[in-house]
Amino acid sequence: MSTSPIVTFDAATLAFGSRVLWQELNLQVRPGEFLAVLGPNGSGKTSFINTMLGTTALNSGTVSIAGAPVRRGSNLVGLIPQQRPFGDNVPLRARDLVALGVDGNRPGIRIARKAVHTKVDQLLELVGASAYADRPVSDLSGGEQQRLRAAQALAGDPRVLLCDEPLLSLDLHHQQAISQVIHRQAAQHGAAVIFVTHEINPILPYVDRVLYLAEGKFHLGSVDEVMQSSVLSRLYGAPVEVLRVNGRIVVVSGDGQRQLPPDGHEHAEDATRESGK
Ligand SMILES: Nc1ncnc2c1ncn2[C@@H]1O[C@H](COP(=O)(O)OP(=O)(O)OP(=O)(O)O)[C@@H](O)[C@H]1O
Repeated sequence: MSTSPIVTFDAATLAFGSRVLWQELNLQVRPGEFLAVLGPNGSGKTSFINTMLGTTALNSGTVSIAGAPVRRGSNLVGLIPQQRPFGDNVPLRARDLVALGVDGNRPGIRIARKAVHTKVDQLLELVGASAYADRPVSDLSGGEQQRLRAAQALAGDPRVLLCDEPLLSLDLHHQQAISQVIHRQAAQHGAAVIFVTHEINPILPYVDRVLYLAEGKFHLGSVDEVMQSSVLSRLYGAPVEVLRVNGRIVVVSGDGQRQLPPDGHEHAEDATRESGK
């Protein structure tokens, strides 16, 4: 496996108007590496992903994929997007959505129908979606739809897999299953995984490094280096306590009264997990 970085940020700064999301970020992500990106709402996690998709431009510095400047539509990059329910007017079955990932984004290359069918079946099985392969996507729950998005992103066998809160609306069992599938992509295919999440515990066994964004600052390092009371309190500019309980990371407010997600903030959407569309 090559040890050259597949993703390189060099002195990268992103701001919207006077609001700086991060500055002078130097980051190299290597093939097979699993990078978790944490931070409160609005800290710039999706924007960070967008810079690697070529849809958001840096204010200064550079980002490159496989040594070349980022460009839109690169088939080196796969995306599991942040969840938005499919509307009733999406006339696709679950398997059609996954098939788009297999042959839908390669202009000029048509893969034989049978080969597409076989690959789609494999992907559906991988993410635990075989049981609803022929149902319309608009009839599926948020968690079921999310598993299809994972299958679609994996279909192109990307070298960089960008995951924008892929565990949202999944129950615990499927959080673990999807995390494992994504990790396998890194371990077996040498893909770099960049995984935005508010839930670090399901991916703790797989994470190599954490990039934590908050208040226009960042901290990059191993889980043990970043998930510390002193580091998070400094990033937030307020007391935050990080505890380890039975191998899980628990973040509590400085007064010790409230448990927070690992990004230190509460989220209304946490209550909607696998609650349906
Ligand atoms: N194109 C844009 N123009 C102006 N401001 C933007 C733009 N895109 C994002 N922002 C702002 O930048 C900040 C970071 O947004 P972003 O979506 O990256 O945050 P996030 O960390 O992914 O948040 P969440 O956890 O809520 O998904 C937000 O305040 C957002 O309003």
